[in-house]
Amino acid sequence: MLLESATIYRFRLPLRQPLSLKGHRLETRQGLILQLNARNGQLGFGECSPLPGFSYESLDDAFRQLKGAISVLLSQPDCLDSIIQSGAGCCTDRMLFSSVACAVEGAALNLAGRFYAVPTTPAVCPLLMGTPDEVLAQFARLPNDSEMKVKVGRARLDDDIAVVNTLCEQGSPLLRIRLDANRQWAFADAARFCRSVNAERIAFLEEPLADYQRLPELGDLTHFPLALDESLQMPDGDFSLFPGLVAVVIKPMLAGGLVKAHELIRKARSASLRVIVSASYESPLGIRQLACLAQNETPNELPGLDTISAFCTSSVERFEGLLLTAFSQQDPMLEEVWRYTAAH
Ligand SMILES: O=C(O)CCC(=O)c1ccccc1C(=O)O
Ligand SMILES: [Mg+2]
Repeated sequence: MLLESATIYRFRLPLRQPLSLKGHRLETRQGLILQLNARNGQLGFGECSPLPGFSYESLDDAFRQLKGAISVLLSQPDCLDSIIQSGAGCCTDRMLFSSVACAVEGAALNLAGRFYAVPTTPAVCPLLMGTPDEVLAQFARLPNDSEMKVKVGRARLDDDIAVVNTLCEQGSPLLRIRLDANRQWAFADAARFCRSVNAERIAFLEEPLADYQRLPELGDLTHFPLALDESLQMPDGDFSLFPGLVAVVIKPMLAGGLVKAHELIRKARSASLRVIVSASYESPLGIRQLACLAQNETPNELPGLDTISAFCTSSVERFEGLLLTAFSQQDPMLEEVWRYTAAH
C-alpha cells in the first residue's frame, strides 16, 4: 500500500473533573490525531498525546516532530511495512518521541487492517484515586472479587496504609489490589508500607521509589510483589529482572510507541512476568488501539484502560462520531491543524 497524504487534527476532550498530575492540573485533555491517507483511498488513524507531567515532550514538541517525520515518510511512500516491523524511528533519521512513534505506528497498523476487531466496551481494571474518602466511596460502588488499582503516594503514608487495609478487610477474599505510587516514596517509607499491608492481597506495587534504582534492594528486603512502569519509559527502555519483580505495566504513549511496546511485552512474557497494557488518558481512539493490543497480547489480564472514564460519556460518543466524518471536521473538539501531500 502506498501513501499519498496525511492530515493532523487537534482534539480537546473535556474531563469530568480536573485531573491533578504531578503538579499539572488538566481540565481538558488535548492531543493530536494523525490520519494517513493511502493512494487507494484507505485511511489509517493514530494518536499522539503526550501527557503533561509524565511525557518528556510537550504537545508543541510532538506536533513539530510529527510534521517533520510525516514529510520524511511521505517521501518514501512504501515505508509502511518497515514501520510495522521495526518502528516509526527506522524511516526517519532521528529518535522519535514516544507519542510521535505511537501516532505513526498506530496509523500504519490501522492501514494494515489492525484495530478494527475491537471490543466496544472492553473489561478494564477499575482505577481508584483521590482522597481516602473518595477511594472508599469508589470502592463501595464496584464489584470487589477481582482486581482493582489504587493510587497511593499522594496522601500521608499512614492514610495510604489505612485505606489499603480497609479495602482488604471489606473486599472479597478473592480481591487483589494493584497499587501505584508513581515514585513518590523514600526508601524507608516504601519499606514501612510493604511491612504494613498484607502482601497476599496485593497483586503488585508499581514504582514505589523516588530513588528508583533501589527497587531490587526493596524487593530483596521485603519480598513484596513489585512492578515496573516509569522504568520502562527511559530512553533505552529496557529492564532487568530482580527478586520481587512480578509485573510490567506498559504504556505505549510513554514507553516508545506501539512497536516498542510489543517488544517489551514479548520480553516480559518470556521472563514469566505479568504484563498489563495501560493508558495515559488517551482519547477513545487511542484507548481502542490499546484495547486491541491488550486483547491480542494479554488476553488473560484486565488492561489499565479505566482512564477513559475520566471523560464524560457524551463527549466520548461525540468524539467517536466526529472521527467517522473526520475529512471535513472543524469542530472545537476535533480540528484540522495540518495537511501534507507527497510531492509525486
Ligand atoms: O494503569 C492503569 O490502570 C491506569 C493508568 C495509570 O495509572 C496512569 C495514567 C497516566 C499516567 C500514569 C499512570 C500510571 O500507571 O502510572
Ligand atoms: Mg504506574
